[in-house]
Amino acid sequence: MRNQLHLAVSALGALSLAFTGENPSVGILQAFLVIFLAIFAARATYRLWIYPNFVSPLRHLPGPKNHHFLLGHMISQFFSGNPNEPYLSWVRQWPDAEMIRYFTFGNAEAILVTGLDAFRDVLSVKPYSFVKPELYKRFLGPVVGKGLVFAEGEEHKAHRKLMAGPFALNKLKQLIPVFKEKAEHLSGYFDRAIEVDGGTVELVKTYTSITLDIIGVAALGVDLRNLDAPTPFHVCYSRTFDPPIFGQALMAIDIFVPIRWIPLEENRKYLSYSAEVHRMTLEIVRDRIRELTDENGKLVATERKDLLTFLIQETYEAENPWTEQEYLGHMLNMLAAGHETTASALQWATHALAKHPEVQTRLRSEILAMLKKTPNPGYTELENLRYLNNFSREVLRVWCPAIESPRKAAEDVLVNGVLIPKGTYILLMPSAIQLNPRIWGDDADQFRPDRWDGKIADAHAFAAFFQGPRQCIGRVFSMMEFKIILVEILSKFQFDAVETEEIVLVNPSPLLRPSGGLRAKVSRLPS
Ligand code: HEM
Repeated sequence: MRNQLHLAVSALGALSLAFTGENPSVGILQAFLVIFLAIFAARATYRLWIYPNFVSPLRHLPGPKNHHFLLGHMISQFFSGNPNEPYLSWVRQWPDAEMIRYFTFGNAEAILVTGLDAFRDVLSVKPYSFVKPELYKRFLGPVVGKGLVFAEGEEHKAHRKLMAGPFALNKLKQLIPVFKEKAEHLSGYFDRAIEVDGGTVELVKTYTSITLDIIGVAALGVDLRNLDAPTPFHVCYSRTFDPPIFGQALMAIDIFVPIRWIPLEENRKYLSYSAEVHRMTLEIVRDRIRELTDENGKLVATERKDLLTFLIQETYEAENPWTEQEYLGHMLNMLAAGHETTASALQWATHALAKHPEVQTRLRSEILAMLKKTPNPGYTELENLRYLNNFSREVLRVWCPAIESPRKAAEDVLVNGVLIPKGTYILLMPSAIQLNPRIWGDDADQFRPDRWDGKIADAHAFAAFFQGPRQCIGRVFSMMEFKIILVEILSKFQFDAVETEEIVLVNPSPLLRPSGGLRAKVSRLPS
């Protein structure tokens, strides 16, 4: 300790000598420092002021100016209380814009896509000129898995082609009995809630549990049965996705600065819960490969009908079996992308039914009329329910589950005629399209299922699942699941509103989620 102090004092002494000019190295050191500071100041001035205001090809785009010189507009986002804000306010402020320029972390320029032409360019015309940003992969990758969600370029194309098999309509139709059985299970749960609690049901927990149960059977072929009592799988899963408030703060910081290595109790829990989800899913993958193949690595016959089985069959039949880690990545994708999203849609759908009794009555009449003719409806009968189709799309338009998906320009690329420099951060938000008055009219904010009877301007105007080669591969799966559940519960139950306070949303959040849950009162319809 004494030696270290001595060293520190000597070093300080040498430094002070250098500054007082009594040491010959003073000139060099001073010159070095001055040059270093000058370069730093020049670079900072160029980056923070000259480039964005006088050089950037994006400088002519409209957008807010009131940003922090280092954090950009992140502060307004974190304190807005709504994960769609301040972006939706900007959409209203610049209604004619195709793209809005704002600033993000490090005062880097970012683009919010707000018009259909720009949205089409990014998603459908030049999808592979954009990649998912590294920080987004680092933040979500450990939980969501690589799979399709984080594959890029040629690898994405090849995997998407193989995944098309398991998600083909003829395969998905085989999952209808699973959806129906779980929908009936949900009815049983509502009946018990009526008996025990007078029918007040917390929708977030209920739908998250039932959709996790469905994806468990439909994707992994394993019945988790979380609705009755949370299983270890559910506990680990929800603790990684939905941590307590301190964990949420760490999650938000970790997007920009890696902090999971810091030895904090909350970090330790996050890492161990997500490792446990990986371990349990990998075990299922290993068992399934063993079950489906013989000692020569050839497929054997099976009665199983789930996405993992379909995927293993597809890849083996194409003589291109994947590694365990690749199957694992895709199954983690299914779990993450495939249950909270549909759960969110069901929560807001039930909320809409409770808040709009006239919509509920009309939808129920359509469903009961169909059930009278076809008590056990299949895919076609469900697709032919016109009002149910309108209702489903309107729920996903107004309360879109996915808040945002970022992209980074992988090269210099033209979007709607504007040069987007390589490396620019692009924010794709379904709500910036779906709640945009220029696209949907002055009543864009209103919930009005009948609007879907009119002509919709452009397929890209419905942005809940995106469009193009990276659009949601689970779209048909989730819509089937959503409709089967609604047909089941609307034919048996009445939903009434109990929420009187304004709903507070979790912010920031990858999904549209009410903070503190969302309740409705459920009662049995007279038979
Ligand atoms: C209401 C329910 C759902 C919504 C709103 C939704 C929304 C989306 C959106 C917006 C994307 C594009 C993300 C991007 O490109 O950055 C996406 C991709 C994806 N979704 Fe969904 N999703 C839903 C349900 C599902 C289900 C049920 C599954 C699986 C069973 C699923 C699996 C996936 C996968 C694997 C991708 C990545 C596709 C690719 O990059 O090629 N999703 N989803």
